[in-house]
Amino acid sequence: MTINHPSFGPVADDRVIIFDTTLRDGEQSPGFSMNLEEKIRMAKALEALGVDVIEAGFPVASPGDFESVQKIAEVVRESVVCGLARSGGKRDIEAAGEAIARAPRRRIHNFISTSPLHMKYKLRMEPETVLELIAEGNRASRRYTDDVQWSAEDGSRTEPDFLCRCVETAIRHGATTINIPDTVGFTTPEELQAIFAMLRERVPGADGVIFSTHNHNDLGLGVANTLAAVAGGARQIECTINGIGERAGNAALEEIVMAIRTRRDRIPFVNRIDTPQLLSVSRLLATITGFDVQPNKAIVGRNAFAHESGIHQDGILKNAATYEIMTPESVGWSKTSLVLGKHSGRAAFRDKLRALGYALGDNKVQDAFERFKVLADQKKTVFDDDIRALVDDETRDHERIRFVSLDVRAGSRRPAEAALELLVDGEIRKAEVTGNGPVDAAFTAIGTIFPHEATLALFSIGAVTEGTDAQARTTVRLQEAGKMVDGQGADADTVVSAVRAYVHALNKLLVKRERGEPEALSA
Ligand SMILES: CC(=O)SCCNC(=O)CCNC(=O)[C@H](O)C(C)(C)COP(=O)(O)OP(=O)(O)OC[C@H]1O[C@@H](n2cnc3c(N)ncnc32)[C@H](O)[C@@H]1OP(=O)(O)O
Ligand SMILES: CC(C)C(=O)C(=O)O
Repeated sequence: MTINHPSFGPVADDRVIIFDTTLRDGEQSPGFSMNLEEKIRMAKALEALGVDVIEAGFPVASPGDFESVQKIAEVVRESVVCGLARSGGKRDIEAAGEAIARAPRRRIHNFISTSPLHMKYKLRMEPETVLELIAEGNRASRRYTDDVQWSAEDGSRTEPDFLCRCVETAIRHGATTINIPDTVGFTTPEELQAIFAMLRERVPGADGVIFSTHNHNDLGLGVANTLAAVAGGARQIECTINGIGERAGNAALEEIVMAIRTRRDRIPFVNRIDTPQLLSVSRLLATITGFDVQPNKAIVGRNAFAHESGIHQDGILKNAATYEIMTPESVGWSKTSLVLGKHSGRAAFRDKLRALGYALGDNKVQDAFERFKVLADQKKTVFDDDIRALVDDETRDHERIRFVSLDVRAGSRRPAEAALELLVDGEIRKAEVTGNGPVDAAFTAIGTIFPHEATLALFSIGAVTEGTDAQARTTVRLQEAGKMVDGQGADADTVVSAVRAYVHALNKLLVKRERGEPEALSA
């Protein structure tokens, strides 16, 4: 049946209202307080995202909270602006009413606990007193707006008959939305679905109001419980960006909205959220609060559309639907990301080479791939620059001398020892030498295997990327009879990188010699 709502008019049966409480319940997370300017930025972003109701704060809580709700009420034009109030608080409803007054569409949300535990120990009130405060709170709220929401705090742990009486009282005294929160994240999907179905069946007047669900994540069930509540008849979903909120947080807006969009076959409801904005709103909140979402966070975590394992990458390259149930663009990412690492295979490696502009034959790809696997075992993240350095190193055709292997022992107690293998004109040659430090030993080994007159004119080492596991990129300048050449090498091992650079320079010198090139100042 279509409900005629004071703020939304006729609400079709298949519509769910998205009520965002990032600025109220979300802000209650320790360390997540926002200042006025930040709250206004967030409120505007939520309105642009298509949120139906913005719970802007708890006006009686502090002058700052009052002011931010008041300012949000001045700037938000489309979404309903809502202020929270205790049903039995002395000044709560008045403060909420005054704070939201300038909003074209405004709501007061009053609440009181209804569970035996909360009534006895927290409120220290008899159930009959709670019923009276529900009536008073809703009547008082109606003096400020026709859009009144009432919540049964700890509703999911409330005795069913008493919950029915509370809801009936709230409706009778003017509530147009009835919220049954799972305040402590205790309920299960089946239980919550049954609570909503029970209330809609038993409470007089239930067919004229919107039922709302508000779920905390203490057992990680926030989103599952929310969807179950919708199946039980709830038509307003309370949620927060990035799932922030008291303790383990609230059900995350982006997860609920994408679950509904992706599984329309099972959850046949519509909402107004412009999903491609989800990522930017999530990032705005993270920037404002200083808390990033975890990498594996659904929808907005940096790994949500990133794949490192070869079998998945291969599948994605053949057809993205093999491992992605929604497109990255649909939630604001520019594209799927194939991250190269030790679990990657040839398909993704080839794809990366193509993207970096390399057109290599199969053998070259295979050689580079083998080196990449060794590097990936040593390094947490393999960046594009690592791949470039590695491929540039690997694809030097026509080289007479090629690096094969190096073992170095070095330290402060003994001279460094280097055991080097090079492939010279197709033949493996080896040398074991000592030196004054590992680089000296390694370079001496090169001279032992391939005697030459060139002298070292420059030797410099830098990091290809950041971090202690970054590849070293080395430049070696050799000088011989007025000819000067620069060689480059890259490797996770600094000494190997130096040897590669030396060998590269030596090869260039040999080419110059063969060509009989005149003396030059640089390579
Ligand atoms: C489940 C939720 O998320 S509810 C929202 C929770 N959010 C917040 O609490 C944030 C803002 N809160 C605040 O700034 C303060 O707690 C205030 C301003 C609301 C109240 O501050 P104080 O008057 O100092 O009370 P205090 O916070 O110590 O305790 C809460 C009081 O409210 C009472 N109370 C709680 N809910 C209700 C209610 N719905 N109706 C009437 N009284 C209530 C408690 O029983 C307690 O009363 P008591 O002081 O007589 O024992
Ligand atoms: C005020 C209510 C809706 C609440 O935040 C809760 O019960 O968790």
